[in-house]
Amino acid sequence: MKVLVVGGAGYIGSHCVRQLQAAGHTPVVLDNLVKGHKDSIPSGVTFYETDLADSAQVIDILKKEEIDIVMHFAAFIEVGESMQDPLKHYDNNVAKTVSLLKSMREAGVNKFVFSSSCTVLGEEAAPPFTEAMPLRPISAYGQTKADVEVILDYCCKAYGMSAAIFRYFNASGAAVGGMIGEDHSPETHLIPIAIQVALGQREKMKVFGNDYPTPDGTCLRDYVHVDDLSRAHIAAFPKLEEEGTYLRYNLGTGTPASVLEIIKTVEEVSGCPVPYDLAPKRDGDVPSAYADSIKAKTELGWDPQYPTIKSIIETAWKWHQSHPNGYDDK
Ligand SMILES: O=c1ccn([C@@H]2O[C@H](COP(=O)(O)OP(=O)(O)O[C@H]3O[C@H](CO)[C@@H](O)[C@H](O)[C@H]3O)[C@@H](O)[C@H]2O)c(=O)[nH]1
Repeated sequence: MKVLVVGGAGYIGSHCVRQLQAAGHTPVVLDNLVKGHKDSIPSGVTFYETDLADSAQVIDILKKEEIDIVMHFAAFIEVGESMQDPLKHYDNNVAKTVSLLKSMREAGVNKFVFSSSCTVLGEEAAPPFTEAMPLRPISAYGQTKADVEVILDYCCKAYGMSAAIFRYFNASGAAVGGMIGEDHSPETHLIPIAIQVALGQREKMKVFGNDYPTPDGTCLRDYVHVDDLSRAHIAAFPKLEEEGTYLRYNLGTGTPASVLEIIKTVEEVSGCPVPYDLAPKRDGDVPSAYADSIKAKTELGWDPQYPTIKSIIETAWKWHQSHPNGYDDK
């Protein structure tokens, strides 16, 4: 299949590009490089530095490259930012996605794979989260993902489009070769921050809250390897052959880890101390979020290759150790 990877120079998109190649598909990358890194694109892969809302260019690329499937990873993901500047998130995550879908219709491409998030579910949802739970996001970011899920449902019914939606839990880790990895600016994610402390780039880190109703009082999350996420997306391709297909899958290991467990595992893997201070709870954090991924396992034959948090952190450590300044270390 010829696959247009929108946001293919970002963290998850760039891993998916390599998994597509490994599975014998031909990825074409479209990225405006606002968040993505050009150096994450493998040599030999066709790359368009284009904004997904530039309809004339996108239609031209879809036609010229004879694209079969569009995978859409380009989104703003910071929950806090979405609450301070919701229109920025609605514009990038919803309006630009609508523009991309319109371009696809114009070019006659009707298969779509979309990155969603477990944040489309509400605070009242009790883990493990299933696909059947109602959409009740509590942030503008989560609402943008929920909105696109609903828009796609209508598009599949109205236009015979077929769509597979994947709700990620905590994407983490790095490709096994150590050439690409997680590099956000500014960094807010737990595993990269703990690794930066282990590397001595930060003196200490903060643990946001230790009186949650969890075994050690810190938040529980479901960390899932980025290559495992990518493989699930590709496993859905055959299902998109049927017009009007609309699928939603949770992707997580189903085994949660606490903030303190993550810090301990980073210490174990790196052999370096990770000192921390306790800090107040972070706005918008739910105590516990982990997946029921039975649907992806049974329907797609999804079989995560990194079932433990240690195996995931080992790959992240390798990337950060060899690229302490991310893609700035070429
Ligand atoms: O310095 C830090 C950073 C994080 N945490 C905690 O670690 C856990 C995980 O935090 P983080 O890595 O930021 O992930 P989430 O907040 O669970 O966010 C995930 O889910 C969000 C909504 O989908 C996405 O925006 C993020 O990219 C994705 O990682 C949370 O309990 C945080 O409070 C700390 O205690 N200290």
